[in-house]
Amino acid sequence: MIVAQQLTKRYGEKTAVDRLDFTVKPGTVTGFLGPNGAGKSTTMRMIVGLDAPSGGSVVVNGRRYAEHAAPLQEVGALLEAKSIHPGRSAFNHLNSLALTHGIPRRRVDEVIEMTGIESVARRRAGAFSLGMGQRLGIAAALLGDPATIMLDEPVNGLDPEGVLWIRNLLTGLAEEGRTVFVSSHLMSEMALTADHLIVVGRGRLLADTTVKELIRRSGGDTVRVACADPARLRELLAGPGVDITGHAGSEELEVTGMAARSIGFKAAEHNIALFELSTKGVSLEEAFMELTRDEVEYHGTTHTAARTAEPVGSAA
Ligand SMILES: Nc1ncnc2c1ncn2[C@@H]1O[C@H](COP(=O)(O)OP(=O)(O)OP(=O)(O)O)[C@@H](O)[C@H]1O
Repeated sequence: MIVAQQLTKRYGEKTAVDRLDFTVKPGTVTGFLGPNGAGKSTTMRMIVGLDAPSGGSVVVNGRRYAEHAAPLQEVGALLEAKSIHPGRSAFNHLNSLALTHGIPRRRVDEVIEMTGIESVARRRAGAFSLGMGQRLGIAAALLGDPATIMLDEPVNGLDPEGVLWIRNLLTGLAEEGRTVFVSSHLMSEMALTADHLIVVGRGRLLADTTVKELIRRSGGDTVRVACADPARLRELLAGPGVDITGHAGSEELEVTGMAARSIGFKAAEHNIALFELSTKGVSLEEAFMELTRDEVEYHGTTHTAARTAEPVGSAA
């Protein structure tokens, strides 16, 4: 379990992490989302004591990382995949970590097998592809068989097979009752892997909720209905928690707070012919964009030509 209370990090004038309160619980995969520069890596670095908070605190299983007698066996982290001596083999890297942390040699073989790097384990890590480097970083994170696993962008550089492998690994670790905290910019992947989400923007907490709830709040449970008697159906569906919009003279209604199935039954019960009954699909990506729209620090444009260039087709 990871608990942050009023966690704050300032770099000079810049507040990278701004009074964050959140809890990452065991037994589920918690996604850590936010636009570039939102403060995710800084938060993760503070969790494992690589950065000191300017204010507030963060503890893992009740203690600050440095206060644990065997931190590697408490929290396994992948922060910077390539922070490995380039001349050292993957095996030697893991073995030296194991030796200095009292971890048995057989665990090194186990994590090499778990992460699928057997065939390259004796090669120097400097020659590893991005994906292999990620796998080695994950092997190191799992080495101490920790109850808490924290991975910063683990799918970065992985091929589709690797992405699927990570998804199964993370959900498997959570099913074993571990605390799994993972950042990613790949929303479609997060939607498949994470149950819970912590979303930050400009260092502040924007949401601490489930994937389902975040999508629902973005209108993901809106049902569009077109029927023969919208005024009557509106009366029939009205109730606590149900929100209905529609224009006078239109056959269409938009209903939130009631499942399409219940709406269909209600209409059938009162012999109202339906022409359309569809649930509006909102992806996690759309929900995330809506939530963080005002919090994006680095905006891009889609202009590709230099602004001073002559309009296409103009005479030279
Ligand atoms: N050592 C540092 N010195 C000064 N500013 C820093 C330092 N580390 C991070 N920052 C700033 O703090 C803010 C948060 O950065 P951080 O890397 O934690 O964001 P992030 O959410 O991980 O971003 P990304 O998704 O791009 O990895 C950024 O504005 C960044 O420029």
